[in-house]
Amino acid sequence: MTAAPDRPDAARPLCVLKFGGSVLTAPADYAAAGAEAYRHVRAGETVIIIVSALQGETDALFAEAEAAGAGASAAMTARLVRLGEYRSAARMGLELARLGVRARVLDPHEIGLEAEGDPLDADLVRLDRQRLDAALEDVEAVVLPGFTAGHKAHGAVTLGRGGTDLTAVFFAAQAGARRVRLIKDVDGVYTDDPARDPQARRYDRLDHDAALKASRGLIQPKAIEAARAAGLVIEIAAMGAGHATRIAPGPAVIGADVRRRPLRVALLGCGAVGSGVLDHLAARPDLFALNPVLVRHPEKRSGDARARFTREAGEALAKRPDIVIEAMGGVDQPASLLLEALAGGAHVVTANKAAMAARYEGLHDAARRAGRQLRYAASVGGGVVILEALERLKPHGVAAVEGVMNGTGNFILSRLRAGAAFDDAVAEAQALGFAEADPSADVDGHDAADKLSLLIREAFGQDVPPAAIPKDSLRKATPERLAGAASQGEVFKQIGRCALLPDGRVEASVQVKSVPLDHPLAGAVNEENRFVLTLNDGSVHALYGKGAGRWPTAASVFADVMDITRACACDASGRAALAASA
Ligand SMILES: NC(=O)C1=CN([C@@H]2O[C@H](COP(=O)(O)OP(=O)(O)OC[C@H]3O[C@@H](n4cnc5c(N)ncnc54)[C@H](O)[C@@H]3O)[C@@H](O)[C@H]2O)C=CC1
Ligand SMILES: N[C@@H](CC=O)C(=O)O
Repeated sequence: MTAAPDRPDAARPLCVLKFGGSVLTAPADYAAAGAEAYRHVRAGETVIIIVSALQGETDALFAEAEAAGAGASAAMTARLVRLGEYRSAARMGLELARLGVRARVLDPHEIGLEAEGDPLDADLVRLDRQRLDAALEDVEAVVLPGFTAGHKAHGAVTLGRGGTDLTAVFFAAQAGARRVRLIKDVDGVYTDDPARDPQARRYDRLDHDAALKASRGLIQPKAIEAARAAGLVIEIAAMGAGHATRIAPGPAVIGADVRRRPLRVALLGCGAVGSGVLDHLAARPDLFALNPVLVRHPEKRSGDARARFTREAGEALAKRPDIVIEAMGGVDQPASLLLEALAGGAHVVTANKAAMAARYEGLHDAARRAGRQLRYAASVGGGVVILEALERLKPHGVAAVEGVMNGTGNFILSRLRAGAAFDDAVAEAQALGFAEADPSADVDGHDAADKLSLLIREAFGQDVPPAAIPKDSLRKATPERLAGAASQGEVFKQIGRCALLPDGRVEASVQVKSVPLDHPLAGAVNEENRFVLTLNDGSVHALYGKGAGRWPTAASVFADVMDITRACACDASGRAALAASA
């Protein structure tokens, strides 16, 4: 979802995440693993994802090998039992594609990953760093099957039970990763198994020797030894958690108790975006208790077991929710519900650029007054982390922002280019969940103007309302004009642009115009968004990815929700307040 093609991707720190069978228990778990990976991508990291097989699959493969006479050949057994990891890597790759994270799935031989020793308990010895660097170059994530590697004599081997931990540590050491995080179904290493002993205490830190004793099957011992040899700190963490146990030299430190009640969440709207968010929320009953979800037609939801539904805003906002998520669309009603939510002490997450652009100051004032968070990452760029990038780059001084910032508009132009009729292209964008409830917002540039107005607020701190931004309609791209542009080697794009003028004013427009094929925005296809940020020092930063659609947008909304969740601690009254450290 992000990238800076003009900056070497090596400038993005590397993070290795390992998802084991304790968290990949069923196919639905890849969505949560994808959300976890997205969290690191959005923080500006490039992620190497190492996966285990789904829970139970390796056992089933060993049983299959046993039934087929495994004793006859350890090498043949290894070839069979590694297949669960290959399948899992492909599933993870599919999930990342759905989210719009630019990712590549690699087989071990593609990067020269080799092991030596016993075919069922081999040790990793080398990988081809140049090939790994090349594979990482233009993506935000690579996915690899853990537990297996190539072998000079046997062709392919496995690394012993729990060997995915070893793969993760080996990659972190070889690639110079900033962190290696082993994601487990517990939030760290405890003094005893917390499932058996509720009094067990979680370590914040313990050294490699203590980890070897305390981890009791939680971490593969070979992985701990490999980390020690490489001088690497391993983090053991749960999915979505902010805290972790760090395995690092030094005295053991027992951590604070972070077990807390689930946060009460109100979800307003359950259409294209809201339904994706509901999937994420419903998968974490340990973290979230859901109020009835606000929709227009609850009677049509009888088959949806994920939640109760209501048409009454009062019911949706009952019991003083800790977090209110708005995915309804519109301006007046969502804005007044969000003001009510903030005044009632809730943190707020919205995907609604129309309401944010129209009520920017009122909503921010209310959040400030209440001391609550107001987050809206998904409102511009869908899954593309443009607002986060602006926040990071703003201190350097922003000169201009230009972009294809309406996925529907770009999708329609792509379909028109392929010969579709205008109304058919609009209907297709609606069916795919890209378009606004009233698609003229996309067609006539209002949605892009809402986003531009928000970008101007964030980049220049100025109030340029959407109504003040001149906008072209996509209907300008007639078949004749499209054909004329194509004959000149150009392509039509809907481009939003804002720039700071020498007198301190901001100029802004949404134009539908043809650009040469080598223009930085020309390559955007279908619902893709692209942004080019120019800083005062002349440096140019590009971002691109899926700008509309259920899964990329829901991942962005959910990432905001998880950021708030991590920052929350329950105060004495049981309300979720921001922790002092947040
Ligand atoms: N669809 C997309 O790709 C993206 C959408 N967004 C924004 O997310 C928000 C939601 O968009 P979609 O999910 O596409 O819309 P949608 O039309 O698919 O869903 C809207 C949901 O809100 C409910 N709703 C709307 N008004 C209501 C009311 N007055 N009372 C009760 N329920 C009501 C509807 O029943 C429906 O469940 C909008 O603000 C949109 O601009 C942001 C980024 C991407
Ligand atoms: N309708 C919007 C949805 C995302 O913001 C678009 O197509 O870009």
